[in-house]
Amino acid sequence: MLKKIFIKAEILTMIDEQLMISNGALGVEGSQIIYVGETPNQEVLDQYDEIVDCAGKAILPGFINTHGHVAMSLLRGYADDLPLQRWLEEEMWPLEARFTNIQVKAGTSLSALEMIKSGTTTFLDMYDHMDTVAQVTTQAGLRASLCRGVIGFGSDELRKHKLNEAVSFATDWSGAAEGRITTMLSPHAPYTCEPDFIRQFVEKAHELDLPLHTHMSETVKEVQQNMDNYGLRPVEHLLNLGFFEKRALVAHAVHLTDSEIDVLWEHDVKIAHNPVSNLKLGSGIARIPDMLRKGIRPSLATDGAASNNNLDLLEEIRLTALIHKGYAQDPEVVPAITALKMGTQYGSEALFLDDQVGTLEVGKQADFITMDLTGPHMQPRHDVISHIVYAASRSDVLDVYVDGKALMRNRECLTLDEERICFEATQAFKAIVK
Ligand SMILES: CSC[C@H]1O[C@@H](n2cnc3c(O)ncnc32)[C@H](O)[C@@H]1O
Ligand SMILES: [Zn+2]
Repeated sequence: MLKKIFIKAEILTMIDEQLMISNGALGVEGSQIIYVGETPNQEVLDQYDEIVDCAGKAILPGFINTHGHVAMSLLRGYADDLPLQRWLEEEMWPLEARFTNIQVKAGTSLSALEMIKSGTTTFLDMYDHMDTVAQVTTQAGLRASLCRGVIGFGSDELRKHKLNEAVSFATDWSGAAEGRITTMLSPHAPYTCEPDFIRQFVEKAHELDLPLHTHMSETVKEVQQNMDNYGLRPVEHLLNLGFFEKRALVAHAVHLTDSEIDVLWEHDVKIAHNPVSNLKLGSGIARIPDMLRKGIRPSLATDGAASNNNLDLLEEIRLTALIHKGYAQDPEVVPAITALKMGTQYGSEALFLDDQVGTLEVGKQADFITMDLTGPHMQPRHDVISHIVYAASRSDVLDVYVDGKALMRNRECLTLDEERICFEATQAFKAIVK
């Protein structure tokens, strides 16, 4: 028999495409939501095994972080204040070349802990040593879309080996961790993978019915380089390679023309907007208001903690609600509710998981968080969505559930050993830096 939990709180639900907060309750059976609504009578309540009283808390869908490199938390603060290409070529790639499973396990565990503590229930990771990332994800209890990111430099033989590794990983781990792990295929970027190589990823993705993921149009320099090398801007380049024919998610999409936005819309390409990372690397500000006007539903992401420097999705939600208003000199362009949807519902669409998570609805997986509404910064409580977006911080996240299983209760992480993970992260970093 599956355990039935009933949670009473202020609850954030979808009503006619609108996120609404109301006083209510969430019923969970096993890993699924079986009830959303008003508190039922005692007879119904008696059928539940556990009643959790969350008075003074809001329940909302867990945050969904749609692009990152979780093991890079090990390099947090290591090389700040550099532009993308110098940061990658002179600082990140030389150090990442020293990463073994030890560093990836330590960095991924550190990030899993940080994500749980800040309310993220699903994340995407593009990296190397992905078996280790998948093992840590399983242990942490998180949901993830995982892909072996491939940089196509080196010999034909090396490229072939990396593509095979990416495919094996994607097929071996798809549906693992009781369905919490899904996979994608991911050439790193058009500037690190030649067209023929990208085409091989596209063919494999179509053959295996897997989504594709890549970095695209992050900097002006990269767009110019693409024009110099191939005579095309990145969107048309990837379009010609068949990248957008089926399911595709691109990270960044900062530098787009009007017609490129049209192409992405026409092909239903999903976008991972990384506002903090784009600001920190001086890459620019993506045209989110124009995308929203067109009907694109961009999701939110942190990128790796080395270019952010944290994995706090609530910060991305808040910044998204603020920066585009300032840049457009128009406070109506990204309302609070839209920013919150970008961090939850649109995130589930970007990872092709919207039939499972992203909103609190009967039949979906029970991935949800609770947030404390009792602090002074959350009063008076007349607009909870406004408070969550503009006033709350990650330490207001109290409980985190994935598949109906508690990963954190009252800020205590139940699946990971916080002290050990912080200690091991420092040790693993010291082992690769002289
Ligand atoms: C091949 S694994 C992923 C690869 O991506 C690098 N990376 C981290 N942040 C960014 C970014 O903003 N743009 C492009 N590439 C990035 C990371 O260092 C790994 O090598
Ligand atoms: Zn990235």
